[in-house]
Amino acid sequence: MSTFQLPIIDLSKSKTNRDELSKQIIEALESVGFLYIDNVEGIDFEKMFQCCKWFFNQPIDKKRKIMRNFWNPDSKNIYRGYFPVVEGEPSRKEGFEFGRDVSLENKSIDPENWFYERTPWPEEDGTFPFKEFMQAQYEVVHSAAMEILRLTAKALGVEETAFIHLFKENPCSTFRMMHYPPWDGPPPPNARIEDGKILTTPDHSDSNFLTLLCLFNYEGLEVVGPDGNWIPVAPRENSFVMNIGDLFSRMMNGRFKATRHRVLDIGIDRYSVPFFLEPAYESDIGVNYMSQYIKGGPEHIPEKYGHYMVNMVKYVRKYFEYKVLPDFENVKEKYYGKGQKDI
Ligand SMILES: O=C(O)CCC(=O)C(=O)O
Ligand SMILES: [Fe+2]
Repeated sequence: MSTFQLPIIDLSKSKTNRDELSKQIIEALESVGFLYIDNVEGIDFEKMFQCCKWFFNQPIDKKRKIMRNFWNPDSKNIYRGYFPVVEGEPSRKEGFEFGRDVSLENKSIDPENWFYERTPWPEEDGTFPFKEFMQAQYEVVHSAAMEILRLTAKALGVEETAFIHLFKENPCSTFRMMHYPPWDGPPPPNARIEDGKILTTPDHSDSNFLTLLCLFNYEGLEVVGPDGNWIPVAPRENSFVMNIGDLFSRMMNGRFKATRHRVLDIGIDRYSVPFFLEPAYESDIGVNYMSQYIKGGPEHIPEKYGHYMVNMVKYVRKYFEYKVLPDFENVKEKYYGKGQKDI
């Protein structure tokens, strides 16, 4: 088995060692595409772990109330909320997903655009502030991501705000709490096995812009290393694992790597919490940041993030969580007009 140490970025040095830190970040994004982010101010991994335990230990009736409409027709939520373990799916996990609630007064957002659906939160009895704490952590991780993107832009010699404007107004980012339960007994014959290892999340790259993943103390994550072999990612105390997704890689003309990764069954309950950074629905993601470096490089073909997602969900459908979303035709027609060509 290869041993490979992911690069480590100490975010507490962002004020004092800005130049050095920004160089370290782009070196990591150009090579392995995965790195550790230490010392995110305001993050409380221990409490987040308690939140995972609290949520996933709730009785199924409570979870059913906030389950997506696909699994519970009594629910109104189709995008945010709880999704159950689906036996026989290659991806074996239950999860709770939430976003930042947009203001109901915000007239620029159509109430029917379910990218901006308000999160249905689990009932609380007042003894454990689940919603309040997780919403606050969302803002902490969002701010850390913005700082990382300012540093990234700095190292490229472009305006520090080059990337962050995509997330300024109403980002669609998702915070996803996940629980991978072990099988009761040996895994069934249809479990996904690769290289003799049982998987709970198959080989994939993320589709979004950038991911900050909280691994707690769990092993199981493997990434494709620079030599093309799978390498295990050791959990690191008080640290996030960061990687970039297809979208950022595409906007950088492949200069930054959207590295493939997978999750192995570790035989015990496993929890993880990725924060998927996503632009606003209206943000133009057709910009190619490398155009300025490459002569005759890629043209700027404006494309809204929402449209990219619509196509990703409709045609790529990587994950069962997305496969169950209703047909996007209506959304597309509504936002882009009739006869819009798929990109
Ligand atoms: O649970 C993990 O360690 C990684 C999960 C993951 O890759 C994903 O949800 O995209
Ligand atoms: Fe992933």
